[in-house]
Amino acid sequence: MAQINFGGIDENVVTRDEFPLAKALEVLQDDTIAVIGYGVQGPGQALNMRDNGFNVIVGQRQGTASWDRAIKDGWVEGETLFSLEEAAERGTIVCNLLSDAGQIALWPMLRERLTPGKTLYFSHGFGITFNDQTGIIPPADVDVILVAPKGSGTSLRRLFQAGGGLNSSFAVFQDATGHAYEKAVAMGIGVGSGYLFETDFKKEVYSDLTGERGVLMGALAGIIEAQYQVLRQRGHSPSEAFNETVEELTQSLVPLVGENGMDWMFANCSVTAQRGALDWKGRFREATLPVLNELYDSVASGEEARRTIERGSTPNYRSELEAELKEVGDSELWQTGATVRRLRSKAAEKVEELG
Ligand SMILES: NC(=O)C1=CN([C@@H]2O[C@H](COP(=O)(O)OP(=O)(O)OC[C@H]3O[C@@H](n4cnc5c(N)ncnc54)[C@H](O)[C@@H]3O)[C@@H](O)[C@H]2O)C=CC1
Ligand SMILES: CC(=O)[C@](C)(O)C(=O)O
Ligand SMILES: [Mg+2]
Ligand SMILES: [Mg+2]
Repeated sequence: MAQINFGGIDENVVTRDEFPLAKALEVLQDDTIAVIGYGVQGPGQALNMRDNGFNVIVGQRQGTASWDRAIKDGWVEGETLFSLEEAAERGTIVCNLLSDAGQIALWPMLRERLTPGKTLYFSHGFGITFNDQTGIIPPADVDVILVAPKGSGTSLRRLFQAGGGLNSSFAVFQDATGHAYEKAVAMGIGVGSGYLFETDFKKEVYSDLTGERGVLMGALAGIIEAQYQVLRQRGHSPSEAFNETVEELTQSLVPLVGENGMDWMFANCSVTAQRGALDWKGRFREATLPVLNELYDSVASGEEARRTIERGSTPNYRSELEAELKEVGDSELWQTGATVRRLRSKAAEKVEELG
């Protein structure tokens, strides 16, 4: 484990150099890794581990779209693809990659199959941290570990296929065998992480729920809607409002932030833009601070978990979500986006044609 200094503060980080794949394979050579649930993280992690040479099986409900996807991805019924129950039975490392709400209903089944010495693996601190609401209390004689890729399972897979890795956090909640730590790191390497930074279950879930409700998804979507609305109400066309709110953000400026930081993105914009953005940044920070504090409180009090469980446990939770997402997709803003993207791909084809 390396101590790496982040902005002046030392943190424990595991890199692929110090814990190579060969070592991860050795640590888990006698294990059967059962990936339970084939939603978004399930495929990303299972396929990466399979390609990395681990002994992986998948558990999924039959007759679902995810089951069909698993077949398409090359998992073979009765060999590497099983019912949830059978996969949990066969796995020595049981990866609980059901939806966080779905994990509650399946917990009694899973718990029964967690015989002494097995490892229970999560990609979120949710079930364990909010165990007063989830009832997920593992037996004392199993290891309980976490590897949480910091991004979509889709990106985890794409980056892996491109030869890279997505950063993940990892944690040990319970070390029954004395090997939980090395298993967590080995799993982190196996699923295709870039570097692995150490945390605990509670910190992982508090920061993750805040991040996705905040800047990463909720705040991003909300602030985009607000600026688009202002521009439209002040007489700007849909394409102008969209380009100045989303297209330039995703195609030009955020990639520059990712490449070399905020100051680098600023430095590649006009002095006019830099002056204005530096002046307004503080206003936006102050305006959103109370909302973000309210959000963190709502995470820490368990309210966000309560709502996630309540809304995610109804029989029609998926169709309800889809209806809400469709409303977003059908809005003028995102319909404009669809048209702008079509123009973008035409432009990309043209560039290709020009060779
Ligand atoms: N989506 C992502 O990329 C990320 C997810 N995570 C975490 O990974 C875990 C899995 O998340 P996702 O892959 O998004 O899950 P998901 O929401 O796609 O669901 C995974 C699977 O659970 C099954 N499922 C849901 N409810 C069920 C029930 N009641 N009974 C049986 N099966 C049920 C679904 O059919 C699906 O195959 C969660 O803990 C999540 O917080 C962590 C990082 C990113
Ligand atoms: C992709 C990810 O890391 C999220 C946003 O936290 C999630 O999907 O839960
Ligand atoms: Mg996350
Ligand atoms: Mg999350």
